[in-house]
Amino acid sequence: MAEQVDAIVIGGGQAGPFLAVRLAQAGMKTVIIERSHMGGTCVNNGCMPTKTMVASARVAHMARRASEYGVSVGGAVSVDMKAVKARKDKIVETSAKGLVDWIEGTENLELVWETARFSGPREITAGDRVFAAPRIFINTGGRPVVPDWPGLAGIPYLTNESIMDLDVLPEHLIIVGGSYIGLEFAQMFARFGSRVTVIEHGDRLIGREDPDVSDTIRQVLEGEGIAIHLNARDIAVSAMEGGGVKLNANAGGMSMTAEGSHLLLAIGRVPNVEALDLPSEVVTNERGYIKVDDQLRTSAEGIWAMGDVTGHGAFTHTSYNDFEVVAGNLLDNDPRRVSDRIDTYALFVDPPLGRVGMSEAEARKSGRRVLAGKMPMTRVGRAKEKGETQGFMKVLVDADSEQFLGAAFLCTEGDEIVHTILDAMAGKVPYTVIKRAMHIHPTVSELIPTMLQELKPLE
Ligand SMILES: Cc1cc2nc3c(=O)[nH]c(=O)nc-3n(C[C@H](O)[C@H](O)[C@H](O)COP(=O)(O)OP(=O)(O)OC[C@H]3O[C@@H](n4cnc5c(N)ncnc54)[C@H](O)[C@@H]3O)c2cc1C
Ligand SMILES: NC(=O)c1ccc[n+]([C@@H]2O[C@H](COP(=O)([O-])OP(=O)(O)OC[C@H]3O[C@@H](n4cnc5c(N)ncnc54)[C@H](O)[C@@H]3O)[C@@H](O)[C@H]2O)c1
Repeated sequence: MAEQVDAIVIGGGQAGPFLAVRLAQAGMKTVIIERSHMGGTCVNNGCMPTKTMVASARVAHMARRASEYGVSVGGAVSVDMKAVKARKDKIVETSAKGLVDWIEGTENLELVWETARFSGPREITAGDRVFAAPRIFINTGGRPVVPDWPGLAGIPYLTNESIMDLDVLPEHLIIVGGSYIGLEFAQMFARFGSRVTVIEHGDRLIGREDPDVSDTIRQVLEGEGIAIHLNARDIAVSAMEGGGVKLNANAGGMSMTAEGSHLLLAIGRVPNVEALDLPSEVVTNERGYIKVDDQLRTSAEGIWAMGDVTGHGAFTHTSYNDFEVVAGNLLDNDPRRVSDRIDTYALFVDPPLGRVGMSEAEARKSGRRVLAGKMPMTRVGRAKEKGETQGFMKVLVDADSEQFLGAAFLCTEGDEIVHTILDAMAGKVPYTVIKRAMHIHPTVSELIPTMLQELKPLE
């Protein structure tokens, strides 16, 4: 006999736990089912551990640059990977435990550690328990793509999950994929002291961004000694005698070989849907993502999906916003929509890239009359004072409505500064208001009004 409850949440990612607590607090008997680690990718092998390790890597980098600032650190800088991992593990474990404690301390809410699957249209089996509910919420996230390259099955390789267990410094880390995951790990491990090679299929790094962004990031990474191969095809891998991995490919029409101690796959992600045994009423697209409407309802009555498994967003803040959209509609009489949100994200290389709204390519394609402003960091006093003049700031404005269309801040503190434009866009504040605002001296943001005074039509 199925245990009858009011709501079932499948997956403890960045939407499920928060929704489960809200549903339980609203008086609904709720079950949340998680198969491995509470907090999902973000907490356990995504944002939080990577940004913790990025912080360690930046300290090593700045220590090596110490003499540029007139500071002596005495001797060569070295990195203790066991200590880096221990620091990361502590932060991750505290966060995951905090979530578990919060859930377990919430009345009306039960946490079940199992893999969940549909055993009926409104029925979920989790181990030896069966639950039935009129409302089911799927928050099962995604996992790394593992390709079928010749030789891969026979060799050890790393993903963003298994690299979290590494407590030694790779002598030479080969990374396939030059986008968000690949580039953050590339710079991090180069700064830890590894030799790093990035192999990317596209004709530039992080191909969703404008070419000036890709090119500047490439210059930064190459400047730190990272080897980059673009236009890679026909990858094949094999184990080397005595350990390590040999990778052969065609890169830009030339055959190439890289011999590394470790291989990291960072070529994209796929949704976790197979284990769910989804009922036929829940429609997925050709890539397996669960189709949802603007309020995150699936095609089946009483079943919602949130986070990466929907294919909308693929960031922690989009998954959390999905929770807010569902909670708003179900519990708060607030008709929030996914389409209300403005696209925004950051790439946490150093200097970081903060992005909001349209890229320059998208703005051109939109057919609007566009005004653009761009400022190299070599013109920004605060960047000079900090010794961090790599990168630029770029804004795009609709010439007719005077509304911001988008921005890219590839600069020191770019991941924070971008919120100036994001919040102006959220408030529908015309650029002319920000142009006249007095900003604090000396900050990077103080140059935003100056940049807005120098806008030119996009040619
Ligand atoms: C290396 C890396 C770095 C990242 N850095 C950032 C960043 O800096 N900023 C950012 O915004 N985003 C970042 N992301 C993306 C971010 O981690 C994800 O977008 C976010 O975690 C999505 O959360 P989610 O709620 O969809 O699901 P997930 O966090 O993926 O969680 C899904 C959960 O469901 C569980 N589950 C799956 N199937 C079942 C089942 N059948 N039964 C029970 N449980 C199940 C899983 O065990 C998992 O715990 C990063 C991702 C990676 C890989
Ligand atoms: N800072 C952040 O917010 C952050 C950080 C990491 C990850 N993420 C999330 O994780 C998602 C996945 O990131 P990702 O970098 O794995 O995927 P991605 O889809 O962004 O990029 C994959 C890259 O691998 C390349 N590629 C694909 N097949 C290849 C092949 N056979 N050989 C060589 N290159 C190949 C692609 O051209 C692309 O550049 C992102 O979309 C993002 O949402 C976010």
